[in-house]
Amino acid sequence: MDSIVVRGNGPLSGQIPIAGAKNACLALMPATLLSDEPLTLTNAPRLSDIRTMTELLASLGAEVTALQEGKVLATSCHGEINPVADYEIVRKMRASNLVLGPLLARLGHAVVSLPGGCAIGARPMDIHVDALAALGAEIELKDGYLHAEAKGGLKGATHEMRFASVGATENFLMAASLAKGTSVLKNAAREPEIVDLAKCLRAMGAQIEGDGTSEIVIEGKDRLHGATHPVVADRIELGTYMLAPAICGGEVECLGGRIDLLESFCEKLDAAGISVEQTHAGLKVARKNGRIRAVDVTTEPFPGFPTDLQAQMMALLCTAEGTSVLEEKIFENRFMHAPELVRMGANIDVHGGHATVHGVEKLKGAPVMATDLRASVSLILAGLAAEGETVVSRVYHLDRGYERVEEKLAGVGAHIERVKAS
Ligand SMILES: CC(=O)N[C@H]1[C@@H](OP(=O)(O)OP(=O)(O)OC[C@H]2O[C@@H](n3ccc(=O)[nH]c3=O)[C@H](O)[C@@H]2O)O[C@H](CO)[C@@H](O)[C@@H]1O
Ligand SMILES: C=C(OP(=O)(O)O)C(=O)O
Repeated sequence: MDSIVVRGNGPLSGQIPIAGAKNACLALMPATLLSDEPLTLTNAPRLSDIRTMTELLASLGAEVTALQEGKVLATSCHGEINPVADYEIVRKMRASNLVLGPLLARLGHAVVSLPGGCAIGARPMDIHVDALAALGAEIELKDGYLHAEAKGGLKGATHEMRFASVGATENFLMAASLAKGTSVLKNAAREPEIVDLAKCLRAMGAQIEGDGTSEIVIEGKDRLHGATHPVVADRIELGTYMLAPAICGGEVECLGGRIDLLESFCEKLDAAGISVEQTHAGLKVARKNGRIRAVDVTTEPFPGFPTDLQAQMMALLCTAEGTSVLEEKIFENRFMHAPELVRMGANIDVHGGHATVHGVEKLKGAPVMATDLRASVSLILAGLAAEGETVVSRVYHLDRGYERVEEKLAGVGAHIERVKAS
């Protein structure tokens, strides 16, 4: 298994290109199941999660071309479709559940393995099931698989979700796009990745209004056609790289970055003493002299502070002046990076959904272990702020969501390298 070696850094300077969003692309790719014409996604990121979705779609009968220079991913589903998403692939990645809605809409039936829990929480599927049941699907769990059937096809309906689940909103949007009649989703998730999916579905001929708000109206169509769609910038990769100059000092411009993707995060950076400026090319982030100021952070659905940036923000706050409280409200087990940061000299107490971070002057390099995707990158960021060498092992988690992380950070002057497993 590869590891990443980071040495404590001085100021960074330069530009970092931001890739297309993993979480948008993972929802956009299953949309290919809704049409027999090709769907071309430009600006698709090169990540192991995208390869897993490619494998899953191929197992269902879609053709997915390899990523090309220029980052194009073309998918097509014109032949026979296999309705069964097998456990062996689904277990590798939670987002595999995003084929449930499209398969059901296109075929009237689907058998999709339950993804199971993951390190950050139990992550059940009840909200997805309720949303698709509202469109007329009968869904039961047998042998670890969700067996879904819509006799006579899906029918438009009004449904209110008990929580604004991102994945359930995406499954509902795709399913309702091919249902008969009008559907209204209340308490819908508002994340930029939902807006991106709705944009792509509209380009495929779907009629959708209200995406980006908590009420989405979808007029079902008999068929959707092919389209070409550029994947939105990855706001989590963006926020992660914005934290690099915040931690090390200096000035870095994140190319393709937009403040509207990360407003609540930018407000917290401002409160911590980091300046963020929207430029023509992206977001320029600079840290002035002096220590970071402590800030409290609560994770919430968009437009709140993203849970996917909580670990990275904790890495910043470890060396802040004063005490910060981070509250995690989305996932029940998302502080696994805290004990690893403590190994580097951080002072953190975790109680249930709260982590209290007492800022220390300096972190010290140590061997640490990545437990999940965002935890991995938080340890790399902490390593940039530490004296000496930090070795982050188990970086396969990192490769799920960050392409060329060591190249991108080294490009702005970070002391970082990947050590390949022998
Ligand atoms: C591929 C992808 O886009 N992943 C993102 C997506 O995950 P995902 O779509 O899985 O996240 P959800 O919004 O569905 O989950 C949020 C919360 O709702 C709970 N829940 C969800 C569905 C359900 O049927 N029942 C239920 O109880 C989950 O356990 C979790 O506690 O949004 C999360 C929240 O912003 C992000 O952290 C993930 O990076
Ligand atoms: C939790 C994440 O992803 P997933 O939903 O695919 O597990 C993430 O991207 O931080």
